[in-house]
Amino acid sequence: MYIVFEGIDGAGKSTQIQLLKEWLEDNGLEVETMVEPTDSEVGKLIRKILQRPDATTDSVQKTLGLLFAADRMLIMDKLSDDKKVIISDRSFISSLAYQEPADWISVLNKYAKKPDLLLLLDLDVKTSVSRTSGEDTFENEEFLTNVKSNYLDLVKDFNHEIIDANNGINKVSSDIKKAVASHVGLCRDCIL
Ligand SMILES: Nc1ncnc2c1ncn2[C@@H]1O[C@H](COP(=O)(O)OP(=O)(O)O)[C@@H](O)[C@H]1O
Ligand SMILES: Cc1cn([C@H]2C[C@H](O)[C@@H](COP(=O)(O)OP(=O)(O)O)O2)c(=O)[nH]c1=O
Repeated sequence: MYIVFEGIDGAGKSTQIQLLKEWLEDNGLEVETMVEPTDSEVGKLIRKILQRPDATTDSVQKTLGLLFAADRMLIMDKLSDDKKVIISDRSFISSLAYQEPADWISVLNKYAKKPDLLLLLDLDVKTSVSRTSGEDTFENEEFLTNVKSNYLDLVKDFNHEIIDANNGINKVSSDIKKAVASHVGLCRDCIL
């Protein structure tokens, strides 16, 4: 089972992945978490480039598209372990939402693994910007407004749930558990 969390920067993905992992493990499931970009050499290079002031320009976006796809290839095998619940903080769907042009990004990610369940944490852009450090060039209102709108279009192509990430941590967590329960054989109506 491959569950992917997506959402704009600061939407609460890492916070919620930790809470979901604990809940699934308390219910006897084996869980592994992944993060994209990874901590590989490619991932480290990506994190440096994300801080460049020209990160949103056409040529750097195309370069990032290539690097994100390469970084992702390094973890492909791990995503296909059917005995575990694999929860990933981002996926190729981030590339589709953040990078351009769409046709180029789709080709680069032709062989990327599709999620069994996609959870989009949908957060207000102003809240997102207030939660982030601003270190990365993507962390600005104009860019993230476009990314948020891309996400709302993209999710339609996947088995997905949109979670209102503007709520408090506990409410978001219980909405996520309700979305996940039936996929992993747990009782949805038992969640408070
Ligand atoms: N529902 C929430 N309400 C208020 N603050 C939150 C909520 N979820 C996360 N946060 C805070 O927002 C920041 C970004 O959360 P994080 O989980 O790192 O997001 P992401 O992984 O999507 O970037 C952290 O300081 C976290 O404690
Ligand atoms: C995986 C991926 C991430 N990104 C962006 C999204 C984030 O701005 C950044 C990852 O930085 P990160 O600090 O992990 O942000 P967050 O905590 O919000 O996930 O990289 C892409 O542009 N394309 C991609 O394919």
